[in-house]
Amino acid sequence: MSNNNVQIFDTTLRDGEQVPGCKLNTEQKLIIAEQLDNLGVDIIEAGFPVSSPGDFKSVEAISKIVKNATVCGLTRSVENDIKVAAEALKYAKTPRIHTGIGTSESHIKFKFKSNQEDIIERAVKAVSYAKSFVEDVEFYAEDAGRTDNEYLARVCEAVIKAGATVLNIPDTTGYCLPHEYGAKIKYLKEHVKGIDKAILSCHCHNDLGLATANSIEGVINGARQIECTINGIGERAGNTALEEVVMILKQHPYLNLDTRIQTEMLYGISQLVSDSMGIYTQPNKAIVGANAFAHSSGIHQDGVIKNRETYEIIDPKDVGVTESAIVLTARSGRAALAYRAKNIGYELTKLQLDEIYINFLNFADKKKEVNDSDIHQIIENSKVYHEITSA
Ligand SMILES: CC(=O)SCCNC(=O)CCNC(=O)[C@H](O)C(C)(C)COP(=O)(O)OP(=O)(O)OC[C@H]1O[C@@H](n2cnc3c(N)ncnc32)[C@H](O)[C@@H]1OP(=O)(O)O
Ligand SMILES: CC(C)C(=O)C(=O)O
Repeated sequence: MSNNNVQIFDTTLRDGEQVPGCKLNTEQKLIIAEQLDNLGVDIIEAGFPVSSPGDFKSVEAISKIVKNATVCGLTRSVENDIKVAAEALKYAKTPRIHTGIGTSESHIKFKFKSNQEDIIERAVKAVSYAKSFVEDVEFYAEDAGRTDNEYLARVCEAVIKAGATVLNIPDTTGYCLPHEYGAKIKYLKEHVKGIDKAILSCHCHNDLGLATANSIEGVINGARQIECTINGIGERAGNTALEEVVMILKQHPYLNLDTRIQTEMLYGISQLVSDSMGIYTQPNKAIVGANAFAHSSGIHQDGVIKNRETYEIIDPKDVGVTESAIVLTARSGRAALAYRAKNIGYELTKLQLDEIYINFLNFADKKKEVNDSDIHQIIENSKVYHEITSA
């Protein structure tokens, strides 16, 4: 793996599956896992095996069918969780156990009623135990976003010594600002002994809408794995959206960071996840939303018709969207009307267009969105169209 490669760790089937209302059965999870593997994700977090017999079965079944990606199971720093995860992952070609514990003051005090030294001891014990089953052990310091950097560095150092191959630095509560999260990663790179033996990973939540920005700051500052989900789904306000971080790295080549993702599959897999989970994707969602490549105001439409790049920074085909849409509304101008009319076979002269445009605006004010059959009717009902065409 080159030093410029950012590993994509997909947690749609674990953190994404924690979404209230999510309805995914094992069959559907298998279809999604297969598509994630084809998409080129490096790691698929398939579930939390100890949590239920159904989740165990799903992780085991996914382990059997995934061909390329590492398959990962989540655990607490609890022996039985780790043992059960190892069992569920036993058919995976490359298994990973993801274990960890909360490290922030609030987690240590309120969740564990414990102290910092005891937490380090539990973390080390968990990593060592996981290591007795698999080579690849990822450690998460839950709520690292609100954990003091000096203590976090001590935790990281201890778990690297115990054999952790990946250090996950989650902003569990989505609290950090991008410069703070980036500085945290930089601090760990500079202060943790043995850090070169492990990969730093970003796992950012979206409570303040900053998950994507924080993950990007993380990789700019030295992390080389991003944990993310399709459509950004996940606990509460969700996780970093896979399609967003992948396209940011692709569209900003000067960052010199790349992924193995087949970006033309992004739209299809977004639809698959949304349909299978029964979780609707907002139309204005970056990259995969229904309006991400739709233009509905006249000035934009005129620009896009002249040259797509005036209002699009991504070629829709690069993410699997066939073409941009020119949506006709009362905010559209003549360029858009002429373009859509031409698409259905009407070459309008300037005079015809000016006349038909007036009728179009009156119609659009009432109906809001004007479709092909409306355009056809507006044109056919226009006196000037027939006069000029027959002249
Ligand atoms: C930030 C995240 O997304 S973490 C992943 C969240 N996902 C999930 O929680 C889904 C899977 N979880 C489950 O199925 C269940 O919560 C289980 C099986 C893990 C545990 O169930 P229960 O034994 O009934 O415990 P419950 O959920 O009520 O409480 C969690 C317990 O785990 C402890 N715990 C929480 N995190 C950790 C950890 N990383 N390491 C060790 N112990 C932990 C808590 O302190 C609490 O223990 P306590 O009862 O001694 O206070
Ligand atoms: C379990 C960890 C990785 C997590 O989901 C979080 O901290 O948000």
